[in-house]
Amino acid sequence: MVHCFHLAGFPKGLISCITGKRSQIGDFLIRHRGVNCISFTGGDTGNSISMKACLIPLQIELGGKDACIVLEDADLDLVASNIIKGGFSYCGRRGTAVKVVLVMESIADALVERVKEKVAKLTVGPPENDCDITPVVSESSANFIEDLIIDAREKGATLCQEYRREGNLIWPLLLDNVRPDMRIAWEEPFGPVLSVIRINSVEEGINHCNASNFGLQCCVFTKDVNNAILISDAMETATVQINSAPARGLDHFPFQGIKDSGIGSQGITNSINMMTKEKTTVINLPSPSYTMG
Ligand SMILES: NC(=O)C1=CN([C@@H]2O[C@H](COP(=O)(O)OP(=O)(O)OC[C@H]3O[C@@H](n4cnc5c(N)ncnc54)[C@H](OP(=O)(O)O)[C@@H]3O)[C@@H](O)[C@H]2O)C=CC1
Ligand SMILES: O=C(O)[C@H](O)COP(=O)(O)O
Repeated sequence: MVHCFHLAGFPKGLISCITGKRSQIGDFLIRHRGVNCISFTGGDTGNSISMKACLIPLQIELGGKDACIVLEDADLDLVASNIIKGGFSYCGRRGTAVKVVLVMESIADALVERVKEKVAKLTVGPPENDCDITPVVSESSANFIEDLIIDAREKGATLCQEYRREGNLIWPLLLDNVRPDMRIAWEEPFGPVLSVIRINSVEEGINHCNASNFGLQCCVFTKDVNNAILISDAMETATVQINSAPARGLDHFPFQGIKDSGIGSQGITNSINMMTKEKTTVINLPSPSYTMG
């Protein structure tokens, strides 16, 4: 990454990349007096960083439980493609991944069938084989995902595929008939597991999203753009995508989370502003040169 900056003409020594554990360098750096600004991406570790950083300007992008609200007039082929892209690309390990689908009951069967057909085509295996679904990052992450699946299964969720795991490799799984009493309705698996909650009104979908402690992004699928804007206004997420999966987007777009999803905003302008401190010089002339009053 640093090499790319050098190729782009940045002087050597201006940008450094240091890797290491939180206990070795992370906590040292965020408390160091020479640090003027912190930008962090991660999960709920952001809370402790925020407390340790004290008065250092902070921009953090944290977890999300991005919802996909599907209304009766939606184009179901478009929705199914976006659910696959949004829920399973990078193995579901994106802050902005679709993590719960809230679909109107009357079209839920048709949508679930379309998504199941696409899930069956995802390739599973090692990254060297360029598979769609690859092992999650650690055993603890795989165990966490498995716990969410077991909890949902015990409470009555429908597993649309057979649950399969080998080491840290978890096969893609769609969980239908998820209900609010299941952990997976609220927690982010950060893996290839996607929940479907069937709803009977738009309000039910909006209320579920707004009850989440996260507020990163969500998406709404409908052909009625007026309705989409009304729903967008009601959503307590920092970004709402209409008829497309959540995504960071182009870099001149603002990118941010509210509630437990972050502080501040990224994007070219916002990042430059955040990393810039204003300085004021006031010249006091021997005689006042302005009109009083
Ligand atoms: N909003 C967004 O744009 C995005 C959000 N995410 C979110 O990130 C989470 C998953 O990512 P993951 O990396 O596993 O997140 P974690 O919060 O689990 O990991 C955080 C990482 O940050 C390190 N860390 C913790 N404290 C410090 C510190 N003081 N200084 C420097 N590094 C520190 C940790 O190091 P150590 O291992 O040594 O403890 C660890 O490697 C999910 O919740 C996901 O939604 C992911 C991508 C984008
Ligand atoms: O991992 C993430 O969520 C990224 O920060 C957002 O980027 P993406 O939506 O372009 O993947």
